[in-house]
Order: sequence, then C-alpha cells, then structure tokens
Amino acid sequence: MHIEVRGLKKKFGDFQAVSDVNFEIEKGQLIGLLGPSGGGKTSILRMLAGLESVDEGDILFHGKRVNELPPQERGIGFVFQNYALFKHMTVTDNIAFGLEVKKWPKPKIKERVAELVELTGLSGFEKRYPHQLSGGQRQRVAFARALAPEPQLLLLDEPFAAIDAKIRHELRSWLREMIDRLGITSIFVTHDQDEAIEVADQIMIINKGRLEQKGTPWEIYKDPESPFVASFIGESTIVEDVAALRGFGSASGAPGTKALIRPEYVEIGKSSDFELLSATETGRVRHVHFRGSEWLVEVEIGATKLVTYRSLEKQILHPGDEVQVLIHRAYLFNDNDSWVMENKLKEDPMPVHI
Ligand SMILES: Nc1ncnc2c1ncn2[C@@H]1O[C@H](COP(=O)(O)OP(=O)(O)OP(=O)(O)O)[C@@H](O)[C@H]1O
Repeated sequence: MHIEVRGLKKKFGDFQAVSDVNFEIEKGQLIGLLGPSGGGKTSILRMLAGLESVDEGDILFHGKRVNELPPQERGIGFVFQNYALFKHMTVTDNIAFGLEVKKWPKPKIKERVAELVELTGLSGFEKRYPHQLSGGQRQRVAFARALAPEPQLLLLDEPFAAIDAKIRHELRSWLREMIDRLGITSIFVTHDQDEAIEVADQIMIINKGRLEQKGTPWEIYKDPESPFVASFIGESTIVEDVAALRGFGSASGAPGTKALIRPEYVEIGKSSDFELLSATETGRVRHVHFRGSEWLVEVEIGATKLVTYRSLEKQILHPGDEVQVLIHRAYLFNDNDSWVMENKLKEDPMPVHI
C-alpha cells in the first residue's frame, strides 16, 4: 500500500505530541520509526491505524484520505510488543480469530490458518495455548494473527522489545525475510537503533513530535542532518573544543566550537605510520575494549577524548601507550543546531569500512 502523510498534528491536552509530520512510503517497504521515548512514534502509528484521531493533516492510503475511516476498514494488521494473544485460545484459534469476526467461510479459515502456521514456522504447535509457547513463538503467533485477514499494511509497535537478545536477533532476520516474501508495506516502532539499521529499508527519526530525517540506514548514518540524528545513530564522540585539535583550528573558526567525530574517522598508529603527515596529534590510550571482531580504543589528546576501532591483526595497545592520532573528518556544530561537515584531509577518502 502506498502511504502519504501530510501535515500530521496531534495534541494531548496542551502537549503537542506530533507536530507537522510529512512523509511518503512506497508499497512493499519496511519502515523503522526510530527515536527516544516520548518522541511521538506510537502516536503516529496509532493515527495511521485509526486508533487515535487526527487533529490536523491528512493520511492517504493509495491516494485516498482515510482520516475518518474506522480501524477495521483500513486493511491494517497490528502487532504489539506484549503479544496480546488470547490466553484461553490455542494457536489455531488465535490466528483464526480475525477471520471468524469477518465471517470467512470455515474451509477458507482452515486453509488460511494452515498457510500461516507454515509461513511462521509454527507447525506442530497448533494446539498449544500461549503459556505453552516461548516469547519468540508467541510473537510469531501474533504475526500470523495480524496477517491472517490479508492486510495491506502491517504496523508493529516495538514487536521484539519483550524478547531476550538472542531470539530478538533471530526474529529480526525472520521478519525481514517474511516481509520480502509477502511484499507487504510495514512500519515498525523501535527505540533500538541496531534493530532499525539492520531491518529497515528506510528509517524515520522521530524526536519531540517531529520527523528529523528520513532515509536509508546508510544515508542517515553517512549524512545526518542534525547533531541529534548523528548522536542517535551510530557511535560518536562529542568534542567540546575542536579548535584545540591541530589542523582544525583555522577551519573551525572560534575556539569552543563543538564537533562530532565518528570512530571510523579517527586513525591511530605509531609515529612512523604517519611520518609524512603534519596533521597528527599525540594522544594517549585510555581504555581498550575487546569487541569480538575488533578493539574499541579510547584515546585522550589533552582534555579531548575520542574513540576509534582497531583491527585484531594490529599490535595490541594498552592503557597509557602513546599513539599518533589522525582525524579524517568531523561534523562541526553551528550555533543554530545545524552543522557543516569538515574534512581535515580533503584529498584523503573517508576510511569507512563496512
Ligand atoms: N492518550 C494520551 N494522553 C496524554 N498524553 C499522551 C497520550 N498518548 C501519548 N501521550 C504523550 O505523548 C507523547 C508521545 O507519546 P508516544 O507514545 O507517541 O511516544 P513514543 O515515541 O512512542 O514513546 P515510547 O518509545 O516511550 O513508546 C508522550 O509524552 C506521551 O506521554
């Protein structure tokens, strides 16, 4: 389903929970609504579902305004974080519930339930009750139930929040595969940036009731449009006075200019590694964290602390070691909460490894 949202606003009392949100979603995409708690993600989802009224603005499905359409007529499937399965019903009955309400003929219901049990990998569990299932299995039943009436849009509100880390990881891949297979437009709310980056075709960053940025995970990571977005997606360090770092002084203007620096923009090594470059700083290793596939190294240059990744093949560093530090790139903050991108070594490509 193609979705368009124009000038969407919602107030609760005096509190503006959603202010002037605009976006478009192409059919078949999986969209992650990402942002801090209380930002307005759930309110946007509930307005799309018709569970919350719209104060101002329009919601269009396939170009048709649906603001006043009741939830059951919008062709939407809903999955909540807390399963919301019927406890006294078996897996089969839970999945069939929406179809019974819609008065589908019995044989068709049986056929559709069998299809969904197969799709969601629940074969053999048909007669179990929710308390006889694991969290991951319960969530798959919730998916099957939401998908049963063949919705054109699937809305997922923190679908994996209540599930432990390992299963959550498996469910993410499973969700991605299922959405690809079904080609159904889906929107999921999360405050877990890894989840959004891993699963979504496009991410919408929602903060203080506003859509801060929309784009693919890579676009948002690479070109964050505001300091908030940059610090919300990916690892970074905020440097309080970038002018104190050599090579940035003239470019960054006034002393006290703040900057955001990603770990992959920082390179560390022995002085011989950088002997042809004048723009290095001398730093000291503060902490070294083993990350499984690499090291995360914290370095201090005077009062400035930076983090960087270091591959396992390289010489192991220890706290207190002296290193040369080369900063390839930084985002410099302007006063007005925007910024400019500053390349320290303009001829040098950004060393991003993915
Ligand atoms: N029915 C309501 N009545 C009053 N205030 C509400 C209501 N629903 C939401 N709010 C407020 O609106 C703001 C946005 O809430 P919303 O649930 O949309 O945020 P969220 O981004 O989904 O947050 P979370 O990640 O914590 O679920 C919050 O400050 C919340 O307290």
